[in-house]
Amino acid sequence: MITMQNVRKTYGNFTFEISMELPEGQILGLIGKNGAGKSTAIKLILGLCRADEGSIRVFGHESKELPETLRQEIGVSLAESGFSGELTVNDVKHILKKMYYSFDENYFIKQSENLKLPMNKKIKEFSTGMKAKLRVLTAMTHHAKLLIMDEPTAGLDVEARNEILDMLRAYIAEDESRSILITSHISTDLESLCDELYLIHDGKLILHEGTDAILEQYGILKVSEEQYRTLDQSSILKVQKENYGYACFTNDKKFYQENYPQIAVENGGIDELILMMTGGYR
Ligand SMILES: Nc1ncnc2c1ncn2[C@@H]1O[C@H](COP(=O)(O)OP(=O)(O)OP(=O)(O)O)[C@@H](O)[C@H]1O
Repeated sequence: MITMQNVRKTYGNFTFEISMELPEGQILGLIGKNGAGKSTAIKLILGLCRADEGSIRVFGHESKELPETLRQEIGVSLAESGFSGELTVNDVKHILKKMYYSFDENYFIKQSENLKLPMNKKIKEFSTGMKAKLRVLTAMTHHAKLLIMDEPTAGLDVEARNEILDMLRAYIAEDESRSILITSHISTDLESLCDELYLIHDGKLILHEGTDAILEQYGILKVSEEQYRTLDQSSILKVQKENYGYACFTNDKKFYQENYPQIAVENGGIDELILMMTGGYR
């Protein structure tokens, strides 16, 4: 669905340099701290900015030269975009009908009802959660093969986040050839949704891993100075000095649980992954 090969984009002293791939039928999460380059990746894929080097292909075509018929197969929800606050959901429905050949009016109306989005109220009178739901809905109602979602759940409470995540899950379940690229700051959203995660730091890819593998195999060893000196470090990715000794981030916690039963091993979630991989030293 999407291939980025040796892509480079420079803004002043920030350089984005990444290769990544989103295969058909997958949900891929882009994670990283503020300013890591997540939105830059999305803008490059959508052809909203131009790469200095490398190739970006969407549905097998250079992203800048994507034919209109294939553009119609993409649904986008960008954080800073949206419809004018003066419009109503009913107005948005008419706009989408003109924009997309495959706009599904019945689905739009039904989902608006499910999401409790009033058809005739101006968007400027919507809550943050209602606006976010509308943004996600407008990306989905032409049954695109590829959804690109930049922070769709940012600023929402748990209930609204779950509604959006459920919509995305249902969307994929309806047609297994569909794919989603999503960025989020909220790790629990990504843990429960994504097949694969790409961790970006300062414009560079520092980890690409399956979500299940992260949850099952990654962990943090808490070791004293003495334990650290004799520890087999072949599966340690990052080490951080702590007041008790060292926190060691591993991608093979089972190895350490079996061979060092005296060492405390904690599960490594995605938050720990981001913190350790972008903050620890080694
Ligand atoms: N149009 C632009 N002109 C100059 N610099 C830019 C531009 N767009 C992005 N940048 C820079 O690129 C870097 C990455 O920004 P980007 O928005 O991709 O990060 P992000 O990971 O999406 O961050 P956040 O989570 O805060 O949205 C930042 O240093 C930003 O200042």
